[in-house]
Amino acid sequence: RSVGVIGAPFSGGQPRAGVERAPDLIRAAGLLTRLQEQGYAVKDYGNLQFEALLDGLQRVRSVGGANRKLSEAVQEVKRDGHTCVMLGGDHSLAIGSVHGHAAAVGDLSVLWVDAHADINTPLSSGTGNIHGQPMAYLLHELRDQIPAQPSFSWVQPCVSARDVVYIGLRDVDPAEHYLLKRLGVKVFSMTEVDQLGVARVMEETCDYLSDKVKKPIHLSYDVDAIDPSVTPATGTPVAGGLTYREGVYIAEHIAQTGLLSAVDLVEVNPLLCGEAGVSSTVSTALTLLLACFGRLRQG
Ligand SMILES: N[C@](CCCC[B-](O)(O)O)(CCN1CCCCC1)C(=O)O
Ligand SMILES: [Mn+2]
Ligand SMILES: [Mn+2]
Repeated sequence: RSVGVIGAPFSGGQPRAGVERAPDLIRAAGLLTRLQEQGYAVKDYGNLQFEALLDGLQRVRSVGGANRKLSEAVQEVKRDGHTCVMLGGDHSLAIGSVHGHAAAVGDLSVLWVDAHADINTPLSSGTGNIHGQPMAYLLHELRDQIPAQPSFSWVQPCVSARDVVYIGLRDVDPAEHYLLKRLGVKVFSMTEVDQLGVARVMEETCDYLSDKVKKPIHLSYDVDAIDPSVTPATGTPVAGGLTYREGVYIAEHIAQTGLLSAVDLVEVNPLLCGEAGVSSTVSTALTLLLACFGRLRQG
């Protein structure tokens, strides 16, 4: 039972500065010590050093370069035998995190917990922000929808649509909805969370993911999946999110599968609200991560 922590202080997938500060804030909240107290050997691989962000049309080059570095770092953590924790940074970092994880372990399942589907292609995105596109780069089924871009030639799609489950969706763009339907991706939007309850959602998620062969799980947790009343310090807040308890339950349930192989915790931005909101967001992020590694509310 060992964990490797990578800090990825990168904001280039979206326009709001501040998200690059989150790795050190989450460490300062006690992540490493608390994981050790939970019985894990913990190795901190430190923060990746990224080049200065390029602007405008060159931005894609920054995102490609950052994710290439991240992919190599995640591969190293997995080769060293740890469960990988990637502290973002914005969600474009899932490109490198999932790519590197798959390069190390082969076929994997992806559980994407998020208010958003993050499956816009470069051509369907209304904003051009790459934090809304990572899933499109990762899916085999969308490889012909991704035009060649500078610093992205290293990215090979590595996930099959049937191995993806979404939980928490409540702000999905029309093009994204079309792609999710066409690819038949398993989605538990907030409607399903309301209808079924989080326990049934997790039961169905785990049945669905282990229906064929049990694969290592990559959990990509966007803090904006949680309701903004709990986690306001984030770039694209959307009302009607997961409660603190639902968010923790999801992590507790994934922990008990014993299949968690890598987790991303992204989109915490401390510059977007006051001190109380930052503190609530960071402590919730910490609690979600500790729940991923076996912390139970029952003690
Ligand atoms: N789908 C959006 C939001 C992406 C959020 C990224 B995440 O999940 O990592 O935080 C655009 C959202 N949409 C834009 C038009 C107005 C309504 C919201 C996009 O920019 O692609
Ligand atoms: Mn989101
Ligand atoms: Mn996201």
